[in-house]
Amino acid sequence: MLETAPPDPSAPPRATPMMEQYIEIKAANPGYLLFYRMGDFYELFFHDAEVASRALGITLTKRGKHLGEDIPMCGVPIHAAEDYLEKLIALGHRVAVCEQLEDPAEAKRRGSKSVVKRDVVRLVTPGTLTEERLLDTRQSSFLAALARNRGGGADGADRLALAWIDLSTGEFRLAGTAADRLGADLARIEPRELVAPDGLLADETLGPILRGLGPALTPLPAAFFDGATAAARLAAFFGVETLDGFGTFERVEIAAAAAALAYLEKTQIGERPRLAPPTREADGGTMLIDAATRANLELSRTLSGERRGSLVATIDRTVTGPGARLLAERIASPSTDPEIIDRRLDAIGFLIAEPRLRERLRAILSAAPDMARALSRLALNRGGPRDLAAVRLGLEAAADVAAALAGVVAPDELAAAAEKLGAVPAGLAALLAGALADELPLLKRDGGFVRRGHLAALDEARALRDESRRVIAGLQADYAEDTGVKALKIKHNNVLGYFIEVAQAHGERLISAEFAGRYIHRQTMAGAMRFTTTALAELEAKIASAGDRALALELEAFEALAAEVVAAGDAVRAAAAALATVDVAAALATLAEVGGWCRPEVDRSLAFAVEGGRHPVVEAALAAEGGEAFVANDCDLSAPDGEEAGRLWLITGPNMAGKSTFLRQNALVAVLAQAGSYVPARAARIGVVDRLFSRVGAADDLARGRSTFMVEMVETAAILNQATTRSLVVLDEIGRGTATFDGLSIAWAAIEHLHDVNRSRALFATHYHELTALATRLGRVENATVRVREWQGDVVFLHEIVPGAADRSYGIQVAKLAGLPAPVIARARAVLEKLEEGDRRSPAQALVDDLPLFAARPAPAPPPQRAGPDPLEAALDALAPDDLTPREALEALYRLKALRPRG
Ligand SMILES: Nc1ncnc2c1ncn2[C@@H]1O[C@H](COP(=O)(O)OP(=O)(O)OP(=O)(O)O)[C@@H](O)[C@H]1O
Repeated sequence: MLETAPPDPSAPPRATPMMEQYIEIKAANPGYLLFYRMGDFYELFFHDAEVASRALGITLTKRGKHLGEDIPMCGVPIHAAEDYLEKLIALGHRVAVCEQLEDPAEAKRRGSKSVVKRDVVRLVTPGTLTEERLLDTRQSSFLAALARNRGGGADGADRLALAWIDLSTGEFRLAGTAADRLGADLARIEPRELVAPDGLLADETLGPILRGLGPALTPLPAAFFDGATAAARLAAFFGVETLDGFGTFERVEIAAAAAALAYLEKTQIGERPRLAPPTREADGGTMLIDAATRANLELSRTLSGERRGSLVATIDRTVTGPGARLLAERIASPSTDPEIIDRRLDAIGFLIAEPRLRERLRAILSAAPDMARALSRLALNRGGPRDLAAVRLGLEAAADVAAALAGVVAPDELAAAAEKLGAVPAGLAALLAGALADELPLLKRDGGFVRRGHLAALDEARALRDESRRVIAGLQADYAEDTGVKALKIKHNNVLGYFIEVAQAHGERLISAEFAGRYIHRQTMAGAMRFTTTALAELEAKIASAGDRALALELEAFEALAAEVVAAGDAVRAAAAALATVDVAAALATLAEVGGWCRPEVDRSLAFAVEGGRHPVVEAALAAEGGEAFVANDCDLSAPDGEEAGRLWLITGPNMAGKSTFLRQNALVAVLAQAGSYVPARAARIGVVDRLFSRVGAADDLARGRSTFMVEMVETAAILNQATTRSLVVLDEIGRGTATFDGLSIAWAAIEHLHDVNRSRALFATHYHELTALATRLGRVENATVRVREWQGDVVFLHEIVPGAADRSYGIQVAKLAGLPAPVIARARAVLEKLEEGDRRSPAQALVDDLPLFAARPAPAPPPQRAGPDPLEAALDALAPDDLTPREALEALYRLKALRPRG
């Protein structure tokens, strides 16, 4: 964030009154660029002006002097302000929008030197955007808050919680988290902004994670996270006595939620967002996927950072923005609950079996606008006529979808959606339809959006205004006849209002005695003269007042309609969510049908059996190229009967054969299945995966000062430390980034650890053929390889995964395909031959024979030795820290100390 430095406000007061006002407001909003409203512009001054002119590429000018120095200034016209805000926010700036709070005429009435009252009405930050222009239709925009309760856990450990709010739709969620999964949770939520207590930045574990967020991080003083007042703040916001009706929350979760709310109140200044009550995510309810795994699997973005080519972009067949957001969210947080997954799969299955209904739903949905975002803007007083129209069309779509689903016996998810769609207050859509004109302006102040016939008083005012315009046309004809000047015109501008214009020669005549003061001279231009008449002036006043009255009536009507919509907010939001659910189900059904995907069987077993699996993105890319077809492959990592541990497939094979593709496709099948989608396979049975780990390919993390090998080892360490029996681990070429023997040794030990300790279902691809020997001694390790055919010294890739080990890498053949010069290839062959001779003298079998068996299994923990209950532990258990006064806490501490066993 860029600090701006206004001149010292305590300097001798030589500033103009306006500058004084500016400096005061600027000082009250440190860290924000100040958009200072002056008429039709937002002006920026001093350092802000320099920063903004550079960032926006707009001209830097000067405006008067401050303390003897020129004041640098630049301005953005209000009608284009959103574009400029978008750019500034994207560049990591934050903006304070300062408006005029009164009409300049009012200020003048107080005295000619009075300054128009102004103040900041909104702080624009990355996590608090609501404008359609500033948001990505297909992506949620979360503001998250992180809170910590020191020693708040039952075991005395710190408790962490996240709350996240999408101000643009009103969604509000909560979940507990922990230091070792905070990174994964943040990667899943992808908040556009995270507020956290500034003290956490100094924390050894949390500090680096927070700093890694860059400009998305907003450190706040500890007061925002005060646990003591948090529940009251939340209850007050939702107008309830107690939070019990919303569910059971932990203290730290409430602190996080209250902090997010407090920050919204700080930035929205007086405007009250309309939020859904917070819902708490079940512990372990989603598959944990850390940031590195998400990046490797290219779930929502490719490794190069683009959305195109990611899993989400490839499979997205939704037809609405909210549908796209829901799909992206499901892929980002796959469920671990087979019941939830089955509900989703049932809906897809039903819509595959009902193609006509599906197409009808999709046709209705494609006309449904983003109702939830329109609702939020209206609630924040930031809405326009088109937001009302969006709600109207959304509600009409809701009614149509409900009608389409009415006659059918739909599975739970669709039936529940239909019920919500039917619960929208009857008549709201009709009210909006009756009130809104067909063509709508963007801004309410432009007027003209209320339909004729909706308001009698408005129709009258408009008739008067329009009638007067007709009278003007009549006057023009009269005056032309009266003066004999055929070219006489009545025109209008903002300075003179209505006036008569004639050519100079005729003008001289109108002043003359001939017309004796009937035409009052206003202005002489080059070649033309302007006049008015008493009748014209009277008419003008009438038109202006009728126009003003019409606009005032329209604005009143707008407020009334917006209030109706906001009052029905909960039902409107529920309907919007239901439409998104239907959209996602229909989209995934379409995808499954077109792509020949199958319904996965997801249960609580340790199975992982995929028949004829494909990589959806690689398959789509091959299809787009029109070249070869994707070769489907099986994968079975299921725990053997009676064992509580998955299999580990060790895959060897030439470069370019398709190992990485195979690894990734199986991870993606797990993600898709648990997201509640059909999967690109002939059949699949998957026992829910609690955590998915993938290390595929290597990338430097120069920003954090880590080499390729270091990154690889950090990520491998995370996997070996965290993977459980329920996890799925996908490792590609571990150890590649270092000397051969070091790499081989690390890979060897990692496989043993995965097999014996983590016992996860795992796929391990490697070029170290020596590792295949492990299958002979580790019971659940199986070797697989990718078939190739050799043909006249070249390799032909068959992309087929078969049992067994590869005998060689074909690296040199691939290098030849890549176009390495022929002499280099020939030389490489010679070197390889020599090396292979050496290899035969120290075969991998030696490793198998010489190393002790099962070195990775940890020594069993010593049995607990205990004689009777421990009084210290009992006393600790009996303590409820939250219920103690400080004095009682101190006394408890003395008691505990006295209980300490002495020896
Ligand atoms: N099952 C498949 N069917 C058809 N084409 C495939 C298949 N798998 C991979 N390919 C093609 O082969 C290319 C290389 O695949 P991949 O990157 O998975 O190879 P690899 O064995 O991991 O290679 P390396 O060891 O060099 O990393 C892919 O880009 C894709 O075009």
